[in-house]
Amino acid sequence: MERVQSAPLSHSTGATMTLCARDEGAHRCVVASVALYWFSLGRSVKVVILAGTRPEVVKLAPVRASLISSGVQTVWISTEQQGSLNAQALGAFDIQPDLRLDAPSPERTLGGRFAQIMDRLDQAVGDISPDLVLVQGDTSTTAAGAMAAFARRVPVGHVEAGLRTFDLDQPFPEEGWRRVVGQLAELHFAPTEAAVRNLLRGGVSRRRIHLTGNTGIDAVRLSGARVKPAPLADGLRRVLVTVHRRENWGCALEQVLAALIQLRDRIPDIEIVFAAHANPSLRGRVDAALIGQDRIRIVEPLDYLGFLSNLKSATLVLSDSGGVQEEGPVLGVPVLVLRDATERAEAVEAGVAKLVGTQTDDVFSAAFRLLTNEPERMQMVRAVSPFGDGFAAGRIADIISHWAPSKPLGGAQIRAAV
Ligand SMILES: CC(=O)N[C@H]1[C@@H](OP(=O)(O)OP(=O)(O)OC[C@H]2O[C@@H](n3ccc(=O)[nH]c3=O)[C@H](O)[C@@H]2O)O[C@H](CO)[C@@H](O)[C@@H]1O
Repeated sequence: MERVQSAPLSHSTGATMTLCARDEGAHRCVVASVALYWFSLGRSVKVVILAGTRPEVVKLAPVRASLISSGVQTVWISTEQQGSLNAQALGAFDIQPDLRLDAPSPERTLGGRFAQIMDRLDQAVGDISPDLVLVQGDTSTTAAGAMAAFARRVPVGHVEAGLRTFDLDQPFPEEGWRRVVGQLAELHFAPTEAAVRNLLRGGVSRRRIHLTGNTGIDAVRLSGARVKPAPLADGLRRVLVTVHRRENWGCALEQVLAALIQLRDRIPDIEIVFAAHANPSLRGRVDAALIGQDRIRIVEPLDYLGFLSNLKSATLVLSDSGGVQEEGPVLGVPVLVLRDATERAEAVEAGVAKLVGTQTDDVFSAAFRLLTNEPERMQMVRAVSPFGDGFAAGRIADIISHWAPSKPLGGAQIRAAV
């Protein structure tokens, strides 16, 4: 009998299996299909869930819950890419990461921070030896995680796959990061038909793409009854605002802030609530322009439920956030998108969001129209959910729990010689 190879299948069980091939005259025995056998024994898949920013936590929390319900072993790794916002979101979903990596240094460049995250993830993925690394969206954590897993020959699952503007500058660096992950992932969980088409257009094989819906809608659905509309100040209508995208950090932010002041001046029954981002490059400019302004309130980054409460009671939301473009429609709040391009065109096509850019006049006139013409605003007040039905996480967990990897389990090098 020729001994071919013995290899550890998983660090989680420490089990080993020997593959053998016999070639003794008429007797030939081949023992193969290791993965199939292993799964038939009921071994569960071990999945690393990777998150480091607020939106990743919001969108992966429902996936984690569904995976655990499906009997999948999960290991949550936090890269701490966004220290305080990440912690706030983890608290909202009562998640304690299984592993917290050292935060990337704030004084490093984008590339330097990326390299730090990737280096730490390389180590972690090597130590944990998962069957799958699950990443979400398009942050530095997402792309560094996918690259670290790929380099370790561990399959990657991409939640919210296929979003594209087809403009590498919008948003920067996210459009680049998600394209990279689109090339490396084995499982692509696309939120919408448009995302499926984008992946196909990018050369991804149809059999690797799964249309699931966006898990951010699951997070809203699961928060359901706990989200009460936040009370309005003195009966004033609320205009909620968030701005944080890198391409809006400079002049664009100043333009938007000027539009907010004009709106406040021209419309006496509104209060503008600016939900600040933790990023210090933004905060100084926002404070300088808005502190002390009547009927304009800057609030610290809100916890997830607090933010949804404010959104639910808003008459209008102005935002450059990806998540807010998804949450506004499902809560029936019109969204003015403070960007020149969006990868979430579904809401614009459904007539519940408008792309207005960041020029003062454009932002002012779009918001002014909706705030002074109620029939026009009401046309945008339809609680529709072009991004999913709120049951995406269950679909993703179902696919993963029945998935047979095409690559070796746990990154182990197993070759069946016959
Ligand atoms: C334009 C873009 O590229 N956006 C990407 C960015 O997220 P995105 O632009 O959505 O990031 P944000 O920081 O705006 O996070 C949005 C989330 O934070 C919540 N919130 C917001 C304000 C607040 O004070 N408190 C609070 O909890 C919102 O309810 C929402 O769930 O990374 C996400 C995760 O990979 C991707 O899905 C998005 O595509």
